[in-house]
Amino acid sequence: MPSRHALVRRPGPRLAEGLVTHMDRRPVDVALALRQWEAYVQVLHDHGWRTTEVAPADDCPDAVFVEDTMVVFRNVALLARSGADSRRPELPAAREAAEALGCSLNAVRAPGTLDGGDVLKVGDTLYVGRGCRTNLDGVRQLRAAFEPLGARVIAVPVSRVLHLKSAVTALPDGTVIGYPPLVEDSSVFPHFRPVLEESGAHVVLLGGDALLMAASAPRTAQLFTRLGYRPVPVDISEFEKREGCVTCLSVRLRALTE
Ligand SMILES: NC(=O)NCCC[C@H](N)C(=O)O
Repeated sequence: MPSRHALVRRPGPRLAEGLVTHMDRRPVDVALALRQWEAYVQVLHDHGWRTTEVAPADDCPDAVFVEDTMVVFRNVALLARSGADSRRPELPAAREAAEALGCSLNAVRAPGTLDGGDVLKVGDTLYVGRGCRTNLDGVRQLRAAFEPLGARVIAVPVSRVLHLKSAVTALPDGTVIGYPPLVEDSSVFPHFRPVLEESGAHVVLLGGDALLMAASAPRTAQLFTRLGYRPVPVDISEFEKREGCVTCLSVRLRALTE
């Protein structure tokens, strides 16, 4: 049975200084962000997930976006090496947390760069965004780490958004969902369904038919309800202002032996 264990990292006091690339900088309410993060973690718990908190990295404004620190396939964690220098000090504590959970570790090395948010898993297929945070050598190292374990790695160009998973994620049946203006080439995905809102493209599979998604995508939530899913909306407005989405606030470990 798949495990339901997630790594999370609470937002730090410098969240407002977090990077923005494809949007204007708007003020962030750090106290509200903490409450939103707690509500997000509560939703995971309510759906049977255990969580481990990665030690805070309060000097790193973007540390809450813990998904970017690694890619986990089966029980192997590939520690990322962000294309953004300011995010690299987030790594050591994330590494310790993955190790403490019994993951086998590997790491992207220079000159490779890779952010976890660029890797979308659909079954044994890993789509990897080749964009501003993940370079060709990062893609090569992802392939070298996981193809021997049975993964198939497919590189996808990303230029309109920060990460591949800012543009697309996948429903439980493997259908890739995306907001068309932000998807460069939907033909790489065997099954693609357009959604109506940018943040509607981001789902965390909670198990069964439950989909954690941003409260900012109500029309897409209605679409998913019509498809037989159960959307669980969370308000992550303060993280969205720093280009975060529901996926990047956790690393889901579905193949741990517990
Ligand atoms: N996986 C993700 O979508 N991560 C969001 C990271 C946002 C952060 N402000 C950054 O630019 O790195």
